[in-house]
Amino acid sequence: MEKLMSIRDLKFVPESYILPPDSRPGDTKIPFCNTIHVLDLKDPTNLVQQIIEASTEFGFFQLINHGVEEKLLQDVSNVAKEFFGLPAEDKAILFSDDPSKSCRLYTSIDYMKEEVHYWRDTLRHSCHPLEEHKQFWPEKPAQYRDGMGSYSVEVRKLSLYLLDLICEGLGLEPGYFRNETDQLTEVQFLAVNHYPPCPDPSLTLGLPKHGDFNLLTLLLQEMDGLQVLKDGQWLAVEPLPNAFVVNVGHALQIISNGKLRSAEHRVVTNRKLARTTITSFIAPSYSCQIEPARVLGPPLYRAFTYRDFIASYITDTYQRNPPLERYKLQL
Ligand SMILES: O=C(O)CCC(=O)C(=O)O
Ligand SMILES: [Fe+2]
Repeated sequence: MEKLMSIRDLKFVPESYILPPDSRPGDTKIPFCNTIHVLDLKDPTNLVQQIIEASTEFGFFQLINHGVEEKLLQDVSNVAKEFFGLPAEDKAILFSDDPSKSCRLYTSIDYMKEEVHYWRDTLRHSCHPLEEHKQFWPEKPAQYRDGMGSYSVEVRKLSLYLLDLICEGLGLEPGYFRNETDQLTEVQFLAVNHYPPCPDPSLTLGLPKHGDFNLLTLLLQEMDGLQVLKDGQWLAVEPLPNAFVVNVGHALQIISNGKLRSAEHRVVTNRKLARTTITSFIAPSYSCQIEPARVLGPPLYRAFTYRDFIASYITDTYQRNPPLERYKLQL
């Protein structure tokens, strides 16, 4: 608990947060990338094609006019910031080292096991179905449960709509991602991330280079810090007012038989300002079988259960192995 960044207010970078030289972001300023597609959900012209193009090329796109009310976005951003501003004793109630908890506050990624720590705290909780999980969410700030509850429902609806468009664009049978029996989208969780100001952003990261292991991720950000890796170059994702940053996860890369890209990304820290983001992850249930859609040609990956994938993802990440490599088939 005493390791939470949001209660420490560090004026220097402790040794255990300094990355090895080859993973440090350094001092080079990375400009905003103006080629990451900004898609307007109200403009149906070539929308499906554009989503597929963006997801193939970058694995990332931004979404505007998505139908989630601006007021709700502002309310949840505020409540997220208020949560991290609460006194330590309020946060202590939710702090836990046990990753199986439905709702928990923790710092970095796996503080006890990792060699270097990351400059972030996260409140992570399951969301779907809402009534099963909401009772475990923070009681403070008072608006947290209702605000995040409405937000998670809206973001889930939007994510499933995007998956329908992706389904159409890939030429899969309608409802491929909604088929209740194969549980591809059964799980949703939110991560509320807080990256406090860091005295030397050149030495640290808020999150290291990683790909998301789920199906589809929607991120709400008000401030810069997110960078995407493309062709060996880091590209900075510009915060656009009230937009969502959408990215393809590993499970969707596999289902699309490698057509859509689960791009690696990272978070850099800021010297002066704290950054708070809200990420919604749509994911399969643990028992769900993940495999390339049959209509997408000879499979490039073998089938596996999502539970096995999460276990191997964690091992591979610690050993710095690309997590999809072991599932590739030799053609
Ligand atoms: O906070 C961000 O900008 C990105 C968070 C992220 O990549 C994640 O939670 O997987
Ligand atoms: Fe991520």
